[in-house]
Amino acid sequence: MLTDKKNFIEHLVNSHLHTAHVVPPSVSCAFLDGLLQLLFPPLSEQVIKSGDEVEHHLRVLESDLELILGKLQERLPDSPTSIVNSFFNALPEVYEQIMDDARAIEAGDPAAVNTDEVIRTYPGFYAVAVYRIAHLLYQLDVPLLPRIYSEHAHTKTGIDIHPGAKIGTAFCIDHGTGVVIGETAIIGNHVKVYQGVTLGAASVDKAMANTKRHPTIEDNVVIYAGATILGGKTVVGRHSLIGGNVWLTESVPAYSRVYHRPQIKVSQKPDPSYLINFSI
Ligand SMILES: CC(=O)OC[C@H](N)C(=O)O
Repeated sequence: MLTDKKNFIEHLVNSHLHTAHVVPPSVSCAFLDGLLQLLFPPLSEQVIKSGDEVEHHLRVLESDLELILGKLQERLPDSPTSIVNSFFNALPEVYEQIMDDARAIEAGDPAAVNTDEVIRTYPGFYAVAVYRIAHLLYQLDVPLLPRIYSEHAHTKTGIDIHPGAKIGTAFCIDHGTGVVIGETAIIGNHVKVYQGVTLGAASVDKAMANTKRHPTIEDNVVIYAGATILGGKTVVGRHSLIGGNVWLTESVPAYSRVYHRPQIKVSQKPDPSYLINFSI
C-alpha cells in the first residue's frame, strides 16, 4: 500500500535504483547542443579559429557521447566505442542534409534573409536539425537518447518529430508551432509544411505498435497550416498541395489540389446573438 509512508519511500528508492543507468536528460542535451554549436556557427557562443580547435571539440564530443552511451550500455546493440565511430563517420553526410534543410527554408520563405538567419532563429531549422541527429542514433539502434533529443526540440520549438520518421532531403518547416510527425511517417524530398500540420495515426490502438500507422508524403508536396493527414496507408502523391485545415484519411494522386473551404458569411448588419454573447 503506497498510502503507507514507509512503503511509499521504499517504492521511490526502488524506482530510483531501477533507473540509475539512465543518463540525466540535461547531460545528454548538453552533448546535443554542443554538437549543434560546433556544426553551425550562428548557434555557437564561441568563435572557433583553427582546425586544431575543431578537432579538439570533436574529440570532447566523442568522449561525451561514449560516456552517455556507457550509461545505457546493457541495452546497446554494440559497444559504445563502435557506435560513437559509426555516429561520427556519418556526421558529414548528416551535416550536408541539415544544410540542405536550411537552404530549403531560406528558399521557401520570402521573409528569410539568408541561411545564417535561418540557422540562428528558425524553430523549423532547429527541430529538423535535431531530428536528423536523433534519427541517426535511432538508425544505430541507440535506445532512449533519440526520444530525449526529439522531446528536447519539441519543448524548445513546439515541433514534435519522432526520430523514427523517414524524411527526405531539403525539408522545410515554416513557423512550425504544433507540427506533429509520427514514428512511421515517410516524407519525400523537397516537402514543405506549415504550423499545426499533423502526420498522424488513424488509430491509436496499442495493437498498432510496429505497424505503419502514419502517412507517406511524396516529393514536392506542400501542406498548409492546420492540415491533418492520418493513416499508414494514406499516400499524398508528389507535387500535391494540401490546403489549410484539410482532414485527410485517404490517398490522393500526384498533382492533387485538396482544399477545405467551409462557407464563410460576412454580414454588415448587427447580429443580436453576437451582441448578447459579448455584452456579458
Ligand atoms: C503522431 C501520432 O499519430 O501519434 C499517435 C501515437 N503516438 C502513434 O504513434 O501511433
